[in-house]
Amino acid sequence: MAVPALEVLSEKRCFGGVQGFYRYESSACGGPMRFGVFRPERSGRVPALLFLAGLTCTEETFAIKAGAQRVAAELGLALVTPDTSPRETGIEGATGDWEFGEGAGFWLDATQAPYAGRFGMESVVVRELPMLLDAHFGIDVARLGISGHSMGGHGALTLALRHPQRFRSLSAFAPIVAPMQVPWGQKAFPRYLGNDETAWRGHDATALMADGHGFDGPILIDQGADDAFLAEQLRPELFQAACDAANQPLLLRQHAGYDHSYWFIQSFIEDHLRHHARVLSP
Ligand SMILES: N[C@@H](CCC(=O)N[C@@H](CS)C(=O)NCC(=O)O)C(=O)O
Repeated sequence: MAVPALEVLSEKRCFGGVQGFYRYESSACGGPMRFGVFRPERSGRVPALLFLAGLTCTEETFAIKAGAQRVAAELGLALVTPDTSPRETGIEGATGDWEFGEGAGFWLDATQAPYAGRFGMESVVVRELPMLLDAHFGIDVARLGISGHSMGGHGALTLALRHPQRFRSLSAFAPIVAPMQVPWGQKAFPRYLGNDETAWRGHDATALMADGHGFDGPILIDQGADDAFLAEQLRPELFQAACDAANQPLLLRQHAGYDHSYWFIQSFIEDHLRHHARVLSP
């Protein structure tokens, strides 16, 4: 498959490297998709951490709010931030609800009309972005890690468990770990995947772990104990139990006083960058 052409939206010098935003024609999403890349100043190919953002976020949110570039520059780690869905799809029902549709692509390839063919975020992350990173950014796509926040934490966990050969390191902030069991997933999955719950299991980190899809390496999860979504939507204890049963190494840290925001992410991002760098550039 041909590598898509790249349109540069902006590029700015940052900690000796470049923070850029880009657009390309996505075949998985049947239209334009945007993403950000922080490329540290290093000679030769560099490893990259893909960071998947949460509901209502864009390719800019992590780049602007997480404060990750200084340490990524020090570690020689690129940062890649895809948008959370295609935009201006014109699909009825895909706008106007912050929990579903545009801004809420749930990091899967929709199989149901009218979303199939437009909401192909899994293919964006595992197929299209690696091609672009390899061809246009000097990134070593044999050394990719993945992380994310909330809906993006769900994406990081499920995509790493579904594609263990693609991602070598894994972490998450306040992830949705069991979408089949919580309102956010129960709203999105029937619309994107249909009513057959067996199709949902392949996109639920807790179910994947229970079904034998482990990760070859330790998983790091940070969770704010004062996160307003913790008890109803996130429920990390469900994933912890599945990991314990599967003998999957998981470090789940609960932090008193922290909520769901990027103030929380900003406080612990350095630990995640070092967790990934230990595997990606030892
Ligand atoms: N819009 C929602 C909140 C959505 C939300 O908290 N989104 C999280 C991801 S699930 C986020 O990171 N928002 C962007 C930000 O905090 O800058 C509300 O009003 O309750």
